[in-house]
Formats: sequence, structure tokens, C-alpha cells
Amino acid sequence: MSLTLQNISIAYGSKKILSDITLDAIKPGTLVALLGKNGAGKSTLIKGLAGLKSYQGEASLDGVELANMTQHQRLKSIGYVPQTLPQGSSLLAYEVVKSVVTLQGESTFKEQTIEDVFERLKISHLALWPMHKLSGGQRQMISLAQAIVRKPKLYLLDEPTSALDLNWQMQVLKAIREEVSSQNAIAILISHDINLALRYSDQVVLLNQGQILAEGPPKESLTVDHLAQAYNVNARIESCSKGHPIILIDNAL
Ligand SMILES: Nc1ncnc2c1ncn2[C@@H]1O[C@H](COP(=O)(O)OP(=O)(O)OP(=O)(O)O)[C@@H](O)[C@H]1O
Repeated sequence: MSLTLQNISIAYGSKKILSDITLDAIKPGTLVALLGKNGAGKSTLIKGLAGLKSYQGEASLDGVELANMTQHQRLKSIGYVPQTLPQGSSLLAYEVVKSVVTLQGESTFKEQTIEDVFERLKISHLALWPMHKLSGGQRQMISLAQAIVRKPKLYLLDEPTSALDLNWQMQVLKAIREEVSSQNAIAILISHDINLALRYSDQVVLLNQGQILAEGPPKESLTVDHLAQAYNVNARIESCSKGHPIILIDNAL
């Protein structure tokens, strides 16, 4: 199983957003951090891969072109978490997570699987709460649970930690990391937190002006020069007291 992108281009009308995005086969078990400044085209790329936006070029998962997948294949293979949070409704959090499995038409699905996902994400206490009583961050956790419960081969996660506090950011990244490794899945995760990307991802794709500016292992891709080009900032990469690299931003250019 692998994900390959070959010359992916995406436009909104006549406005070209992404040009010739090519990524060599991404292997199972890989967490890819998709980075770049506001408007760089990160969400557009993910929407293209999720089947929500048409693209030119080739994007294949396990040899199957994503654009040609049926809705059923897409539901089975791809776990998309959009940037927008799930609506507050009177449905219980448990019902909201269960609904995606029902949609997928899984007849042999066990309730225990849903409970396990709530437990793994440490949100069992939210299961019987109506969605409209959950905070933004709690609803973001439910959105992630909806993706994980389906055990997709490919996770497309659009800023899944944007509404989360520091503790939950760590919990979620750890859970995604574990899911990707244990299920041999691939995750593409958009984030503006370059230190989280540095710490948790296997591979970074840094977009700039609709193209790939840098790609590869985080320590090699997130250089001071690349950060200056991509984000217009003066960055420093230091070693923390535990010996891990940490990126510090001194000022905006
Ligand atoms: N529906 C749309 N119609 C026209 N242009 C759009 C549409 N959605 C996005 N764009 C444009 O596409 C470009 C890329 O947007 P996109 O949302 O992919 O960026 P992003 O890298 O995800 O940004 P952010 O970090 O702010 O979420 C932007 O210039 C944006 O204005």
C-alpha cells in the first residue's frame, strides 16, 4: 500500500492554486505533515485527495486513482477530517460517531469498536453528551473519532488540533501516530505548529506559492532558509534541554 501523487494541479476557476505537486510513493505507517503559510494551498490539496475538488494529474492509493473511487470505496479507504468543526446538534456524540459506520454499510460492526475509539481518545465521558453541549475542542475530538472508527488506509486531517488545548494537542498527535503505526495507514496532517510537525511527523511537505518548497524528513526539510521562504520569518533551530531540536521564531521579516 502506498500513496503516490504525480503532477497534481488544482485551480479554482481560472485561478491556479497548486501546480505539479509530485510525491514519491508514501509508505504505510507514514505520518506526513503538510505545512505552509495561510493560502498556500494545503486544504485545497487535501480536498482534492478527499474527492471534494477535482484535480489534474494522478493520485493513487494502492494503485487506485482517488478521483475514480466510488463513494463507497472512498468511505472505506479515506478518513477526512475537515477544518470546520462538526455542527452542534441534539444527536449524542456516540450516535454521531456511529453514523459514519452505518453510512459505510458495515453489517458486522461491533459497538465495542466505537467504545474502544472513545476510550483510546480518552473521550468516553463525552459519548452520551448531545453535540450542542460540547465545546469546539470536544467537537473536534468527535470529528477525529469519526475518522478513526472507520480504520481508513489514508487519513486526511485538516488542522485536527486547531481547537485543542496543549494537553489535547499532545493526546491527539499521539493517538494519530499510534493509529498510523498500528494500522499501517498513511496520514497527511495539516498544521501551523511546526514544532509538533518536527516532533511527530515522519515526513514534511512544505508548500509555497502552489508548489513544493521542501519535502523529506522533518529535520532536513524545516531549515532556517526554508522557514524564511515559506513563512517570511527569522527562525532559529536550537536543541532543547532534552536534546530535541526546537524551532524558535525571532521575528517576522
Ligand atoms: N472556494 C474557493 N474559491 C476560490 N478560491 C478559493 C476557494 N477556496 C480557497 N481558495 C483560494 O485558494 C488558495 C488556497 O487556499 P487553501 O484553503 O487551500 O489554503 P491553506 O494553505 O489551507 O490556508 P490556511 O492555512 O489559511 O487554511 C487561497 O488563495 C484561497 O483564497
